[in-house]
Amino acid sequence: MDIDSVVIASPSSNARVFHQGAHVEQWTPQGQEPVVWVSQASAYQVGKSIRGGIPIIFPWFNQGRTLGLRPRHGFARTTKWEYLGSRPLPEGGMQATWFFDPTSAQEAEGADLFPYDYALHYRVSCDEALTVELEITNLSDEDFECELAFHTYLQVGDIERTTLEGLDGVEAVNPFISPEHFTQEGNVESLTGIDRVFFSGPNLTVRDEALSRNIQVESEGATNTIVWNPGPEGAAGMSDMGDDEWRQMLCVEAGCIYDNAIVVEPGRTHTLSYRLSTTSL
Ligand SMILES: O=P(O)(O)OC[C@H]1O[C@@H](O)[C@H](O)[C@@H](O)[C@@H]1O
Repeated sequence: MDIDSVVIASPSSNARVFHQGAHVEQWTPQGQEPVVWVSQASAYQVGKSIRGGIPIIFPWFNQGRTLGLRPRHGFARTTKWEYLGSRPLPEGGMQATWFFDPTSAQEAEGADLFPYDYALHYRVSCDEALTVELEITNLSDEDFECELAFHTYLQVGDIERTTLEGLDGVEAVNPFISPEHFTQEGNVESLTGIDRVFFSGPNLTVRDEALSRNIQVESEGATNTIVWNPGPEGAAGMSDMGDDEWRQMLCVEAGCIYDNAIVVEPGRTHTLSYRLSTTSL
């Protein structure tokens, strides 16, 4: 393993976080299967994103709004962040923090495409829930526009026995199939091979029949939910995912992407937060 990590341990759950990308790699509540999934085939290499966990997507999503931007999903997830330390929380649990600014990204491919002064602060808190919070502060003297997301990989027992509850009536688009927007009707029941963007941040439940649990996803500061599973064909095309692993994962991402990119004014901060917790079925 070429990259370093820390473990955040509390009595009710623990997480492992790599300094490259400030990347939460797994999160496991005591006595449960992991909730945050990571591929057995993931590379842990300098400059390559871990396949799983919670990649931080910034300052553009996928290839960006203008398309063709590299690296895919921005440079924050493959660049080392500064670890500022861990502390116990007054109400119980543990919290660790990281920092990232243009100095961190000096050598990064694509950093020249985002020529602003900014600071990112990231907090990861573990107790009976996992909470991650990202603050983006504009230190330039002009507005900037950026996309951002938590590209969270969730572990499920069987994707074909998993449903998403809480997106009924939300506007959606399948951007790689058609530009037409539509309204989601009812629960999302067919998740194999899905790549769908919803126009509302995630506040939903992943109902997992095989593991007999619900995962609650709550977010603030997001205007999109992105739901992705590569299916068998997508997984076969990825060197860092096993051929059958698509069955055990589902990305439920919170972000502000494409036309929902945020504009941050000078001196202002935008905060994106995401919380995971579980209940038994
Ligand atoms: O392989 P990457 O760069 O981590 O991206 C994985 C997926 O990320 C998702 O967020 C996108 O919607 C998919 O289109 C993309 O394939």
